[in-house]
Amino acid sequence: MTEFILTQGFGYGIALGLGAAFALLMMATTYTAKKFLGQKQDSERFTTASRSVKQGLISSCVVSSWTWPGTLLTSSQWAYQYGVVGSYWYAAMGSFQVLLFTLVAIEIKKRCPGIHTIAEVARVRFGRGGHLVYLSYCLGTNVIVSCMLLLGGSQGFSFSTGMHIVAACFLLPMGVCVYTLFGGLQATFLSDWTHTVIIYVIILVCLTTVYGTSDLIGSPGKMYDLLTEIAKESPSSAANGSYLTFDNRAMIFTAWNLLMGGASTVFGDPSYSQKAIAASAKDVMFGYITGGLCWQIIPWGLGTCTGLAALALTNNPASYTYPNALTVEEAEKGLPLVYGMAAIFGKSGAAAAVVMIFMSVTSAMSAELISCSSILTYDFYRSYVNPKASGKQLVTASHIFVIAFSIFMGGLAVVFNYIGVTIGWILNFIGIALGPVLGALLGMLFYPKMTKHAMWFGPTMATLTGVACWLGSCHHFYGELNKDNLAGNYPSAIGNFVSVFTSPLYIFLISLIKPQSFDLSTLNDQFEAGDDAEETELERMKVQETDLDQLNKSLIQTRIFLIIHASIFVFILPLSLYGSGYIFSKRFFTAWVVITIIWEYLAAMWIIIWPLYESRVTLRYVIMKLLGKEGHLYYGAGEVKEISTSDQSFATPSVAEAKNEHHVNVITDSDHDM
Ligand SMILES: NC(N)=O
Repeated sequence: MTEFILTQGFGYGIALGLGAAFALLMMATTYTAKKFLGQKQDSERFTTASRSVKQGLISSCVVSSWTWPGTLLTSSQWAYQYGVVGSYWYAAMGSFQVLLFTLVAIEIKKRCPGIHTIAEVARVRFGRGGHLVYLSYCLGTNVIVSCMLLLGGSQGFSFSTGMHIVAACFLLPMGVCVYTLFGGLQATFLSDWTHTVIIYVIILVCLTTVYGTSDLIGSPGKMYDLLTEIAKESPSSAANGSYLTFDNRAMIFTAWNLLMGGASTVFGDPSYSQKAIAASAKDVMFGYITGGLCWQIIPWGLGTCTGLAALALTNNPASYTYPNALTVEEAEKGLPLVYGMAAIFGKSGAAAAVVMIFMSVTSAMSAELISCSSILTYDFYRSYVNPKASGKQLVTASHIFVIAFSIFMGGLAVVFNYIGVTIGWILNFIGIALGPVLGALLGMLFYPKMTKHAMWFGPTMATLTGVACWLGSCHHFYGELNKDNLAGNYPSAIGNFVSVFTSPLYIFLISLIKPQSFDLSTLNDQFEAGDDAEETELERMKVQETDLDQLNKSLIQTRIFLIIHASIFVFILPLSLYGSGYIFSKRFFTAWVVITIIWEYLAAMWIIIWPLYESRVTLRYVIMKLLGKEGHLYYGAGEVKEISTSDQSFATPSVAEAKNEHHVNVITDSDHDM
């Protein structure tokens, strides 16, 4: 019988106990917001969080929805297999994708802040046919990403605790489903923050212990010596066998596949545009950029401590597999994360790893649930079933879709588990099948000449071309088409490349036949609010003149930032280290570790503290109310102010007095921002 590092009871305890605890916490938060801030769960709030979310919370949501179980498991696995270069490439490629999305997020705020889902733009620009094509890509991405989350989460639980995989597939999304039902997008934002905080705290403890206080390693110098020693006994696949080098060709291909495959998981996944819709216009750029930078250090830092620790301690009795190294199968299951933490902290380390996996699967899953339910509500139900749906009916439909999607995904993840599909396989496949959505999205938002025929045929032809090249190149390189060969580096790289790059080409060529001349500045006029929307919610659906200048500046600043970021992290640093065949010296490795730790601390501080600071007035107000004390909130010159009734200058003013005499607005129900 297989031995597991943790007990089944622990697995069920976390999935059920922690799931229920979070569901209760989020329901209590939603209730508190309703009671003390007067927030009612209208259709706009459920789907868009009333378009008022500030930058700190946007950052933490970007981090949380991009932190999958695969992020944690694969970055550690790559660090274990390839050394320092593994977690670096994972982090650099993933962050580049999500940072690039900032351009789309700003364009959404500039052109169409009134949308509820990104697919609504396709309906307005290309009619029903184009809408259905785009919708298929969005839903396909939703389903495959959710499958990856549940596969990664259920396998992480099952391999570490022996928990039955079917139970894990259904129990993991259950708590998420409950709080998403009660709190909508706003509850997912708040839960994202708590989940992300827990993940950062665990990584910080781990990094500090591995490189500072552990008796087994305790310093970058000792880690360096252990990695050098182990490379002599079982060399890496790098040209020189070292784990302290970037000179690894296989890793470049793997990173390329991650970049191309992941393109659709950001650009096609409606949950990322959902955050842009929810963000206030002035906060969108900073929220996404800081989110991307804070995410980058998660796989980088985690791999650098857990993956390298599992490898360095191979010959130490503290290693769970001592005296053996992890088998290839164990490494591919992502176990270097759990075993690396177990080697450093004992069973509590393995337990912390499973808690992190739980946090990553549930927080990213909540974003998928709400975005899929929004797509089905607005792009299917309101568009084609009940165009006159009231706000109440929209909320009911959203609830039904949240429940249905959770059950469907649990079932699909079970099927994928049984046919033996892995996260890595799906990640390759998703880029080839759905990568063309990138061209479709960019064309729809930035290219006024794009036609409906281009939307019908451009992405679909790109998918077919990509799949044909993937299968053809697999046959060419391996002679036989099977599951393992199809996941090979070369066919995957070719399939991904063709899918992603032929899509804009087809779209451009088809549009040339009879170009549209769509006036993008009129796009926003086409979107309708639910009939239960409040005045401030309606106001936020419009493009504000004052925001336009800011958004145009943001676009330029983002382009400059992206060029600098990609130049440093995707090209100059890794490729010069690759090209030179440099093996890290002890000093260089020490500097590498110090930079990693500093970055991790800064990211954690930003994600933990900034959302609290931004919402300090509302939080203090709610706490005072909970304690039974008096408190009043006012808006003043764009800023929320807290004013006590004993403050004579504002003593119990009427709304009109407050507005006229003090130039402030008494806060109304929907004015309470997060
Ligand atoms: N979200 C990713 N690519 O780990």
